Amino acid sequence: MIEVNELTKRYGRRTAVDRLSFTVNPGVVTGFLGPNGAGKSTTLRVILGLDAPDGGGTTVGGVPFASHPRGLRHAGALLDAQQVHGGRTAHAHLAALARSNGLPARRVADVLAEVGLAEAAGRRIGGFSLGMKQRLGVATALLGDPPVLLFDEPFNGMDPEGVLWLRRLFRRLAAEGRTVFLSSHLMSEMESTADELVVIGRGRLVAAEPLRVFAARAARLSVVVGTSRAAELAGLLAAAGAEAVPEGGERLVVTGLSAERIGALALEHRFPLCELTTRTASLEEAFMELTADRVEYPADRQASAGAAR
Ligand SMILES: Nc1ncnc2c1ncn2[C@@H]1O[C@H](COP(=O)(O)OP(=O)(O)OP(=O)(O)O)[C@@H](O)[C@H]1O
Repeated sequence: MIEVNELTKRYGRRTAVDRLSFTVNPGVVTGFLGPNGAGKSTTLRVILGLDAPDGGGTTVGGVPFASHPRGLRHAGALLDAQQVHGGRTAHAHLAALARSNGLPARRVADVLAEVGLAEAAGRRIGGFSLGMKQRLGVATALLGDPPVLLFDEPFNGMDPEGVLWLRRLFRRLAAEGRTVFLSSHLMSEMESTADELVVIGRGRLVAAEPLRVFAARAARLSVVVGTSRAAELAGLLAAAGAEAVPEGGERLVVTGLSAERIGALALEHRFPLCELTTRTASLEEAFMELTADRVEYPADRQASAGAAR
């Protein structure tokens, strides 16, 4: 189990992680989601003892990871797949790690086969594609056969076949009873992978719950209404208690009233309708909405800052 308790981490005056608390349990895949700069990598680095917290703390299996005597046998991680010595072969890289962590040399061939790099074992890492480097990073994480695994943006640079392979691997690792924690800034990557979600924005916790609970909350319905008299209809619907937001010139996106009720109101007041569609928010939309005020560099703020210049 991974526990993060009131964790705070600052870089100069910037607070990267702000009194963050959550738990990651074994036996399930937990997704760690947040927009760019939310503090995911910082949190993972502190969990792994690579960065010291300014407040609070983290434990892996009940003890701070840095003081754990089992090292790679206790927790394996993929943080930055590019951070490898390009001049070494994949085999030499893993063999050196196995030696320094007191792991049996045969683990090297095992994990290379596991990640599909057996044939590339003798090639220099410098010539690897990003996807191959990610696979090597996964092999490194698996080297000590650890009960706890952390992956920072593991789908980066993966082709569709690689994404599918990774998904299956994560699910299998969790089914074996391990703790599997993976970060991403894309909900779509988590949809078919994670059981649990920890969502953060600007270093703070936004949600920690099963993905299906998050999905149920996301299923808030809106109704798309098409009419040539959009502004007038918006007024009527607002008076009836709905929120009607214009979308293009002749469409409204309405929340707070059912399609049936909107249709009845339009008929009663003789509004011509050319569309009346119920729309379910996608998980990606729900995630963006939930973290909208927690995005560090939102596109619209950038655009208006550019326009002001
Ligand atoms: N070594 C550092 N020095 C200064 N600031 C840092 C450092 N590392 C991270 N930060 C800042 O801390 C905040 C959180 O960054 P972090 O990399 O943890 O976010 P993230 O959620 O992993 O983002 P991304 O999805 O873009 O990787 C950002 O504002 C970042 O600029």
